[in-house]
Amino acid sequence: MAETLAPLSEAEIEAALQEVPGWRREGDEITRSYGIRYHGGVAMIVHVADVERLIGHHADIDLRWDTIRFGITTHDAGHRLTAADFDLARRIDAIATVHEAQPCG
Ligand SMILES: C[C@H](O)[C@H](O)[C@H]1CNC2=NC(N)=NC(=O)C2=N1
Repeated sequence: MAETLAPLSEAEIEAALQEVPGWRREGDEITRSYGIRYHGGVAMIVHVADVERLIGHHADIDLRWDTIRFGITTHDAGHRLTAADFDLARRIDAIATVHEAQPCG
């Protein structure tokens, strides 16, 4: 786990972003929003939380009537981006597919 908590360099961040199309960098976090109805979003959050507990890495989650937004950074690395953030992003994308969450801007 230690290797995934080393802050990434700018070049590593740019390369990692290519691997998670749909995610945007906002400062030292990566974010993505999906269109999903509120109760569907609740079910998706339960699924995401199970995976987060498994991997020991957690996103900030903003649930609204018809959208859900995830923001990920690594607190233990001083709120910098690490490989753990991109790993969680990939897992959230897979979960979103299961819940038919629609990618949105
Ligand atoms: C002890 C526990 O595993 C650590 O505090 C984990 C929990 N979840 C985490 N989530 C995120 N996003 N960043 C962290 O540094 C982090 N650390």
